[in-house]
Amino acid sequence: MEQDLGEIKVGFIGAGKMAHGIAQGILLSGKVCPGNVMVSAPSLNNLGKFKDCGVRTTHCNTEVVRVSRVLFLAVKPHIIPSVLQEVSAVITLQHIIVSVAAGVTVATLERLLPTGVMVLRLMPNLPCVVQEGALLFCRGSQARPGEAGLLRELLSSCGLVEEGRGVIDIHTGLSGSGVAYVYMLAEAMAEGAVKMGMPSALANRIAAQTVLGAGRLLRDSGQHPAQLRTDVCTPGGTTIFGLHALERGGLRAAAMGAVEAATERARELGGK
Ligand SMILES: NC(=O)C1=CN([C@@H]2O[C@H](COP(=O)(O)OP(=O)(O)OC[C@H]3O[C@@H](n4cnc5c(N)ncnc54)[C@H](O)[C@@H]3O)[C@@H](O)[C@H]2O)C=CC1
Ligand SMILES: O=C(O)[C@@H]1CCC=N1
Repeated sequence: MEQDLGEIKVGFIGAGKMAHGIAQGILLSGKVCPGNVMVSAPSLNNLGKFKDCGVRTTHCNTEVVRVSRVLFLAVKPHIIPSVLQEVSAVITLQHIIVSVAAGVTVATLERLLPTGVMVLRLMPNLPCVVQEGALLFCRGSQARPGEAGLLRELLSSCGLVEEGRGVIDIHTGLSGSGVAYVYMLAEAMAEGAVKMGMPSALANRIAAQTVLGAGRLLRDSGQHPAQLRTDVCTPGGTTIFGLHALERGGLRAAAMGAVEAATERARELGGK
């Protein structure tokens, strides 16, 4: 059910790539105006791009907490404890804390925050910035379905938003990090085209469109990837020769291993 976000105030501690991606998505939804968003970071470096979209900026983390109802923690995982130590005194039971830090568990966040504070853990990915993210969140012990609904509403223009229990580190390995695997594949395919004589800029444009088109068809058709792959293969044609080369190179095992390794790293970051 759609919630009225009214004059809800949204804050970000950390002004990096992920804060920017989520803030862009929230602003593009039109449900929150830029003047109701505030971002903090220690240096001016990253704040400029927020100022450019009318978002309020500060160097003071406690100021962001004071003016926000929903507070995104968008600093690197190892900074979370010191940031929470710094701002805990001004966090109230009205705040909704949303951490995007890889690996950092809800239990850790609840331990570092005052008792009873509502916490959600969110794992977004970089394509939020073009409203095509894949986001998954889970709720802490104090966050109710209402807070989950509010978060969904805020993120409604960031892309696909799912709620899941016990799978957020796996989602990190699959999708938070997975975006980079796709970029590596796109880069390697373009390099193959350059090797075969295509100009680099053209190869990169075509690789990007190939990834985009394949992804959209996969999502929008609802078909299994194996079915779509089969649809591209003419018997004795070009694709099966290309796929055979990928099989010889161990693409599937490498991709499965990448999701496994990144998931394990997320668990390790969370002390699990
Ligand atoms: N980059 C990505 O694709 C994704 C990142 N994440 C998570 O998002 C979080 C942020 O990552 P990025 O945006 O990539 O990092 P980033 O390095 O681009 O941004 C970090 C920001 O934190 C600020 N910062 C550092 N110390 C601070 C402090 N004491 N108080 C306030 N701000 C401080 C920095 O100035 C910078 O603006 C990480 O925890 C990461 O695990 C999650 C999903 C995807
Ligand atoms: O590499 C990382 O740790 C972060 C989390 C997922 C994507 N980037």
